[in-house]
Amino acid sequence: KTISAVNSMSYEDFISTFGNVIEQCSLCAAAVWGDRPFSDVNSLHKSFCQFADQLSIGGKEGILRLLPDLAGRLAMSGGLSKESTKEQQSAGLNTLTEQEKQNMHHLNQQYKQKFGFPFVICARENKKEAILTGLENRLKNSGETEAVTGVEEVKKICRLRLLDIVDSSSKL
Ligand SMILES: NC(=O)NC1=NC(=O)NC1=O
Repeated sequence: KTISAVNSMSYEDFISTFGNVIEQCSLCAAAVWGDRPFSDVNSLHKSFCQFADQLSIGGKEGILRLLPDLAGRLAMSGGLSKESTKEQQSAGLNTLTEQEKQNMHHLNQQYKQKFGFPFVICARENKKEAILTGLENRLKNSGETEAVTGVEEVKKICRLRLLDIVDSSSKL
């Protein structure tokens, strides 16, 4: 879509188009619609980032809780959104060995136990080795650090999902 097509969308169309650029957070899209007109995809992304940034830590944790685990039960059962399915496949998470699956599951459980929200990383920017290393390293961080770090990853996921929808060359 061109950015001018985006700018002339009703909020219903905008929400149905962008409601999952932040996983299961159609509220973000519903709020961002009010910032139109957007000059290009970067300013649209900036609005999503600003919405996420102004959330309390609790709100940031809420966004993270809506993301599915990497190589989790939902992924194994084919229950992911189409976006998450594509992203997790691109990181090679659908070709894990039994040992890697066990390891990932154990670390994900430990992470959730400690922080109360899942480990989140932009899967399209990382292969499975980097994901496992990130999970091991970030487990040592504080809850506040991880809430912020996780949202930074959500912003990266959001940008790539926006680029799948909006022509990056189109400008107002
Ligand atoms: N827990 C996660 O990080 N999940 C995900 N990251 C992505 O890039 N796609 C996901 O589903």
